[in-house]
Amino acid sequence: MSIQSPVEASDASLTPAMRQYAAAKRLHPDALLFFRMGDFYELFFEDATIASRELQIQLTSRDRERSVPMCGVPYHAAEGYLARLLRKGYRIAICEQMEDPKLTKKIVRREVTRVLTPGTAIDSGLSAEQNNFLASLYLDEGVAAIALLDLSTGEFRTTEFTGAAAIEQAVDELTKTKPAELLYEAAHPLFNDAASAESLKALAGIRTKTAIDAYAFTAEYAIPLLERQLGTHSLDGFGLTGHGAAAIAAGAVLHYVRNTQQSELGHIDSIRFYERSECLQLDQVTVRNLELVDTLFSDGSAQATLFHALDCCCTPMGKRLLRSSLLRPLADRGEILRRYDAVESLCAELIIREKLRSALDGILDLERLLGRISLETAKPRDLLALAVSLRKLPTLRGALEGLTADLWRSNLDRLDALEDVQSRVESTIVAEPPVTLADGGVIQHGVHAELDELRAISHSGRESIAAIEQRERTRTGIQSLKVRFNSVFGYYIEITKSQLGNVPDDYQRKQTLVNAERFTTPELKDFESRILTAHERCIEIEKQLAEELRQFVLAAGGRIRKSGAAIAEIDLLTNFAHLAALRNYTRPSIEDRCVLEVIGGRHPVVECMMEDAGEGRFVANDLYLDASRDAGGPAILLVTGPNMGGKSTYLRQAALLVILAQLGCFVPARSLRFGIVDRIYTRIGASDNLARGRSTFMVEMTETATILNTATERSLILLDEMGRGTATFDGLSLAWAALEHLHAKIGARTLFATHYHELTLLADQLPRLKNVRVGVKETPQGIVFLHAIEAGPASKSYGIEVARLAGLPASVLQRARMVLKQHERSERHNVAVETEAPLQMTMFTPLSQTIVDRLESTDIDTLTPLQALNLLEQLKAEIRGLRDGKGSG
Ligand SMILES: Nc1ncnc2c1ncn2[C@@H]1O[C@H](COP(=O)(O)OP(=O)(O)OP(=O)(O)O)[C@@H](O)[C@H]1O
Repeated sequence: MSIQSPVEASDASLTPAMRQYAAAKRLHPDALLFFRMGDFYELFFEDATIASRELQIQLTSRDRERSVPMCGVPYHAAEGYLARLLRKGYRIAICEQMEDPKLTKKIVRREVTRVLTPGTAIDSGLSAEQNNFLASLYLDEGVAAIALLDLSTGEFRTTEFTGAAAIEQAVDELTKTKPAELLYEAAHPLFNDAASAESLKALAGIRTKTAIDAYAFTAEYAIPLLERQLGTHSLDGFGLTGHGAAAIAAGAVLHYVRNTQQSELGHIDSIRFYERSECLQLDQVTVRNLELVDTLFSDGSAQATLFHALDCCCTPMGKRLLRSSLLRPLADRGEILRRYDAVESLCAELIIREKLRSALDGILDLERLLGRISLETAKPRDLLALAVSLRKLPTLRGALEGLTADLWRSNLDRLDALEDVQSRVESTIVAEPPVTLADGGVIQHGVHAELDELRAISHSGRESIAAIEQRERTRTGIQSLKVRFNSVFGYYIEITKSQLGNVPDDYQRKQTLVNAERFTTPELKDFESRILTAHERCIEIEKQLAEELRQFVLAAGGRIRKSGAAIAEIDLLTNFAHLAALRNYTRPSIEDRCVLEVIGGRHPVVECMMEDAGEGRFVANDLYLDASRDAGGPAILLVTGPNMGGKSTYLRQAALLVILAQLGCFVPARSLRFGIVDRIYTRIGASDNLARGRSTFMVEMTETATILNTATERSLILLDEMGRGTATFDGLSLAWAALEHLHAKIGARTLFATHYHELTLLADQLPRLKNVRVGVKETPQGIVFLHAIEAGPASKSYGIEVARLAGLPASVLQRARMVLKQHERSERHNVAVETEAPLQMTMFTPLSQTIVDRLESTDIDTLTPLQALNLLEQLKAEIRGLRDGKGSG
């Protein structure tokens, strides 16, 4: 028999509960419906199949005959299950019982009270290190705006982009931030436009995308909504003057949150408009390539990220700030210097540093606790956790008082110890509260007189029972008489069958069992109603007191958030000082010139990993680049050397050192001198982008195009093995031309690693390009990688040697050596022939092979004399072209 979903079935054929289910499901067809039935949330039909698969819970059936698939989770344990479904990208509608089943004779009323979506998750299972952003993308002619809200912490920001690349930049910013959910207006022409389709493709990486109504993305609707939420008449105070698109994007986010949460959003009382140029710009490709927060390969361990190497933060707020700062390092010299001053002063103060770290340790996530309290999902234990964390703030303030640097002072000013909130919570809630308010016993004795009295009645009830039991035994002479309670029959007197003859007349029969009878008396009934009423009233008063406490805490929400932000920054700076002291990091110095000078630099992640694995010491290296217009120093370093020699490590290390320095952190180097970098570009290896429908080479060229078109002299560019994704000579030519362009037109600090040794000849022509190589030592046992950077080009590539180390079969290696010798011989021959020719000829000499190929493929027997002459003419023209340096290949 086919199972008809209640949504399609006629209402008449359904049970009343299923009718309610169908009505709720109709309103939320795209969500898994968690339907509250007593102590369980039940799921039915398709929802049940999905939930049982995703949560690995038993699938049963509600109605054997119609076999309606069903599964359920206990309501008190639902949070974990909900969180798992949200992480998998599902939307969930929670349908609650709106009445107490005990108080109604009819079926209880049920309503969907909350819709949970990946972007609006606030559960305690969220990663403490990471924001959970709900994002929106608003497009209009020539402008693209995005807004990001972390509902769990209240962090809310927005930005907009204009110009031809607006959509691309907005998409890049979005993908970099990795929102849990993206809101957009599906019907908007720009979302369906062929021209923008390519730019929007990258959004494929965001798993949950939700289309919302067009009106939510209009200025008339979204802006007043935002103003109301923020409690202002104008958005100017939030930096939104003249940024209407950003305000609309933010309003649309609010619209969605209000519709799904149906609770106050008191903790969202501020928004920040930011510009990308405020910080060191790192596009999504660079964030990925440099493994700042995620590893490049899905099987890679998290230890390989810069975040992991740097994170010794003590609080979740500090960890989140570190992580988000890594994606947006500073670009303002003054701000960076203030951080250096703070780090330096604490670095020298071991005792204060340890005091700070121990005060920070154990401070829970104030931002998220506040979020839960505001959204009414906080449990009594959350409130207590807040208070316990606040208890540490006076110590934290005390430790800060010994520090004089600017940032420490300003954070001390921002850090409200919130003693009033802490003492009110601690004097209201018991030390070990039960899980929910409904269990009772959450509020302390002495808070509310009536509550204390009622509790005394409940308590004395137990003593009264014993007294009644004793008195009735004496009165009736039945020694086995018992006074008992159960939830169905309430209080009763139980008398065994053998003693029934002695039951007094005023006993009223209640229930008959096999061996006994149960009775009640007017006195017992009265007693029962007093006790039960007292209990219910207790819960009612406790709920009211808890709500008052909640309102009190929310009224201090702004102060709590401010303290939370101060704690995050204190934790971040303390972490930097800790790293500096622990790992011997040094204070960089900032210059106006576009210089990057590293002496004795180490790779912060590789160094840590080598230490952890006990794999010896990282070899420190120097680097010198000066891209200032008047500089004689090199702007471009061309790095050659064998595979495994350490070229990529050297390149990445340069970028990571700059990122650390612009975070305000000290760096793993004997010294670092640098001019502020506006943007880091990377073109590293082959990023697998087949999912986005582009070949490896296409991706490489697109990324290179972005660099060549948008880099400035203040940028830092890393190009690792550019051109290797295509035929050797195409790749070589492209790399050659790109280097010339970088040298002549951009002049940015550039590191270019390559296996094309031909490129090293460029150093003779381009005065600001310098060759360096990674050193190797040849020993009778094979090559040894020195990992040290030396001046000059590499003379050999050692590819076959590295292949030997990798364990290629000996026969293959032997054959490869023979082939290599032949090639080298013919190369030498060519070079000998061409020694008098211009430089380019040496590079393109092997292109003469194309002429040989054409001759070989020509069938002379079928050629007419005229065709033969034409062929000769074409070949000569080709050779002339090569000599003029244009090249045909
Ligand atoms: N300075 C260093 N000190 C110690 N070990 C290093 C150093 N630089 C690199 N290594 C180690 O050498 C290995 C190879 O480094 P890397 O990947 O940078 O080489 P590569 O020259 O880019 O190789 P390929 O050309 O094959 O990509 C890495 O495992 C790294 O840990």
